[in-house]
Amino acid sequence: MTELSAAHAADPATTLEGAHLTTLGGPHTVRALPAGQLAALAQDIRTYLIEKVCAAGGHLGPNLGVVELTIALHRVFDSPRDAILFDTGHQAYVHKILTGRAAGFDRLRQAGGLSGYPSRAESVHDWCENSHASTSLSYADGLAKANELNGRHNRSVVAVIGDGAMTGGMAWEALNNIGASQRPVIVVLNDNGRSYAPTTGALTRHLHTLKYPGDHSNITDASEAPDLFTQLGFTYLGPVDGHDTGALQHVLDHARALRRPVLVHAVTVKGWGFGPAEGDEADCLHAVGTVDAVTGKPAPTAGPPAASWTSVFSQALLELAGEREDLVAVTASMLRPTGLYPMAVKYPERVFDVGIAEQHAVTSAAGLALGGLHPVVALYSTFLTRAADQVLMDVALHRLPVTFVLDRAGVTGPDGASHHGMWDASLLGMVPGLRLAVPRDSSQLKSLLREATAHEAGPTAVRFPKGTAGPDLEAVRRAGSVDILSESGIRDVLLISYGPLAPLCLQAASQLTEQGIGVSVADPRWATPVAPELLELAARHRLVVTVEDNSRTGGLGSTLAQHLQDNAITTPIRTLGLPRTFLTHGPREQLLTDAGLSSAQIAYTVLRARAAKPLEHTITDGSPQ
Ligand SMILES: Cc1ncc(C[n+]2csc(CCOP(=O)(O)OP(=O)(O)O)c2C)c(N)n1
Ligand SMILES: CC(=O)[C@@H](O)[C@H](O)COP(=O)(O)O
Ligand SMILES: [Mg+2]
Repeated sequence: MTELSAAHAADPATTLEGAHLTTLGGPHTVRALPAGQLAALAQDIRTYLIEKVCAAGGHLGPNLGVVELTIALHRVFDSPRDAILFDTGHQAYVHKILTGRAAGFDRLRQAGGLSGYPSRAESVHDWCENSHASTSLSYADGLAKANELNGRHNRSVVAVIGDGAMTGGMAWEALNNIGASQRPVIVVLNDNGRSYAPTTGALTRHLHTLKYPGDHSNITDASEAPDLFTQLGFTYLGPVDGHDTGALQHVLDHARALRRPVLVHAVTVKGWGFGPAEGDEADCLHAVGTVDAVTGKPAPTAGPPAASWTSVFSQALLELAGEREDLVAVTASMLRPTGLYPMAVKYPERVFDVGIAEQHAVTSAAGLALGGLHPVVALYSTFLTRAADQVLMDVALHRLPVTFVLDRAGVTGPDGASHHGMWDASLLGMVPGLRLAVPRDSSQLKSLLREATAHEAGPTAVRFPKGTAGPDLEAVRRAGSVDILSESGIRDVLLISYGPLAPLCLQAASQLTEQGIGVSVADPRWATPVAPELLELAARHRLVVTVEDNSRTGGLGSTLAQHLQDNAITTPIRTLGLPRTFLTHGPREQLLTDAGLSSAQIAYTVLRARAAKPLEHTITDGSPQ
């Protein structure tokens, strides 16, 4: 341990000459450092990352893998004059430390704290905030064109993309354009051999054929054997040791000078420098909650951990797969996060991981259905929107029996704006022939998944949030497919709860009942198509209020409102849901409350609606009153 790191052991923020990572002035400080101090800087950053991310939670493995790479990038390129883009953005913590934001890591991904992704509100050094993978090369292509048109001829555009993100189709669309354009874009492929799990496929096999050219001094020569990238118009430089700052600088300097498309192939280790991450077979501690900074493990819980929605789905699917040989599953590089792992272990030939390629996943599932199988496509809700056309035209237009299982639907929390699953119900509500189920608890998830996979006349979808499913909520009776969770003899107010917000609606109902207002709570279970029994219930009440963990705009409530109108049901309706805005990062419960989705605010909406006087419909002829 250097004397510097010894100081670090005392105070993890202590670094060079007593300076603190928290007082690093910015990239110019990094560029001014003597080369001999870079190893110590890397070590200090690594120690700091382990301490802070284990305490706050976040993306530990990916960021430990890019410490030297990010230092080299900021020593060679002059950010923000040169643009350094991070694909997916989950590996930008070192970039944030080197651009003056180390102090923010105590509140990483917390309300009002540092975002877990690049954020233009935080820094001029941050360019793209979207945490959806495979976009950086397209941004880079556009930025390079803008530099050319604006006469900014000596600027560099650098995109850092992981080998996982490189399996996404957009990346190849961009490579095709950049290679043809011969504009000076530098693609840094951060090849750690993994997405969550080890990356597979032809690209991975190709990357493994590219061998180290001995020392790095001659690496600046384009590789002799024309390879995939050179044939696309790039100069390929690599592979280079992604933990050797000097070698990286040497190659990046050369890439910068070439002023043409270059692909630098950096080979790194995900979780480098932290044993529990390097050795984690599952995903190298890709994303952690609060964990021990020595073992990398979460604190032991008193009893068995509460069942997560994902684990309930995982078990239910495994049972269904045991009953039906035609059931297959598709994931876009998220086998474990979406709960498909147990099925992949038991029925490996029936689970397909297509890489970070949601568009391909959906249309490949359509092919599986054309072939007589019933595919379950398991995605995070936020990534479904990338495959909107495929859902609509490749699946629904053909009325194919594909079941979409959308985890992390609704407000997710710490991952912020591009991870909240708040548009899927608006999107799917428009898809002709698609049936959308919104389970309120574990028991409903199991039964609705069974119903969805039994439906062969067209596509189905089941959505549920991040986190643990609450206790099962018994219905007092069922009307058609609609569960009545509580019923008042006075047909005054009908609260319609879509999915996991049922407990909030029941609490609101009891608050209102104490005030002598008759409130019934209904759970449609199947949000679309709208059940006739739900329309009948609405017709028999004086006010309907819908509550959903999805955007209000085009959401389930507005779909119901349209059906009331179409059926000449004049019961007033209020729709509660998420606002038409990008929600920041923070705790799920807090963000729901901020959006007006709490029992008190639901009750308040009812009281206000009941007190509202009908507007006097005075038609004026426009003359001044
Ligand atoms: C479109 C999309 N699908 C899925 C994800 C979920 N996801 C986040 S990071 C990740 C793995 C990325 O692997 P890689 O690009 O190799 O980066 P690494 O974590 O290895 O540094 C995935 C699948 C995402 N962010 N975007
Ligand atoms: C960057 C990315 O898309 C994933 O790593 C995501 O952050 C994981 O989210 P969960 O932690 O909810 O699985
Ligand atoms: Mg990777």
